Amino acid sequence: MKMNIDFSKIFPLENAPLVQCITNEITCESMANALLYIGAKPIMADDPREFSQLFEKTSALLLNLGHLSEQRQESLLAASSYATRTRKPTVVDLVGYGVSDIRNQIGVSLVETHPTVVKGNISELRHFCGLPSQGRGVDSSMWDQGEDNLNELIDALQEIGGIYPATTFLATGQKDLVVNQKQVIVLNNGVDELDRFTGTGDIVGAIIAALLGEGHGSTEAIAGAVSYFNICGEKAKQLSFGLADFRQQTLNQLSLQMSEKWYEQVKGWEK
Ligand SMILES: Nc1ncnc2c1ncn2[C@@H]1O[C@H](COP(=O)(O)OP(=O)(O)O)[C@@H](O)[C@H]1O
Ligand SMILES: Cc1ncsc1CCOP(=O)(O)O
Ligand SMILES: [Mg+2]
Repeated sequence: MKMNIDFSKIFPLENAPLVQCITNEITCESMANALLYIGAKPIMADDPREFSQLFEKTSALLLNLGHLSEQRQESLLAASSYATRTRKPTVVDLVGYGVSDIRNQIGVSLVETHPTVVKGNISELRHFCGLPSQGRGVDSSMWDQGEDNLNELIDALQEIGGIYPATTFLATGQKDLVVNQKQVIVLNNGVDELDRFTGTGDIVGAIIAALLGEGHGSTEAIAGAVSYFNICGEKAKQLSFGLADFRQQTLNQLSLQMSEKWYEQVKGWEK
């Protein structure tokens, strides 16, 4: 079935949404700049002492599990409870879920606050759903992405959707799964090279938060962010030579594609 989403309305951002990111040091700068490239505003702030004032100013919150420490755990959990109290649109990125018990415990604590969006790559979300997963660290495995495995994950996410009715789940990979209690959407843009530089999933999480902060619904924000980012990658592949060049070009396209008819290239369907 055709997706009931008007992708031509995703961009431009009219309100320069301010996105607070509590995230990892590895991709932090890429995320901040990616937000600026699409017309949003980033603030990477994780000191709970400023949350009461900061939350009055922000449009959305991104919580990224990537690089853990006791202090980061405190920041993530404090921000998560502020977001609940202030009903702040929130994206939780389960980076590396499955790697360790402590990471899993923190991830579950964040999901249990019923955030707007919970994302991860297919291997991370298979771990989260208790399914066998071949993920390596923070990277997905193609072994987890066959048709049967995708359908198995969709079923598991729909079941979990019953426990978290306010949350929409995104599992990214060669195909991307968007699942909540009411809908299952499969997205199919992008190129393999998007799995070959660090931060692609993190950047998608930041863009989703920006689109939520702009006022888009969760399904529109997710499908819009994933499709837009992946179409930037498709264009970058045509213009680049080598992975470092491809990374640069993908980021570059974030500011360019929105003035093109990118939305005519969106591939996906509602199951
Ligand atoms: N093989 C692929 N083909 C097309 N798009 C891909 C592929 N792998 C990843 N992507 C895209 O790259 C982005 C990051 O996905 P992924 O690599 O699964 O996340 P992470 O970086 O968190 O592991 C998503 O938008 C996803 O659709
Ligand atoms: C390499 C690495 N290690 C901890 S976080 C991180 C970046 C993960 O980024 P992404 O989830 O977008 O691949
Ligand atoms: Mg990731």
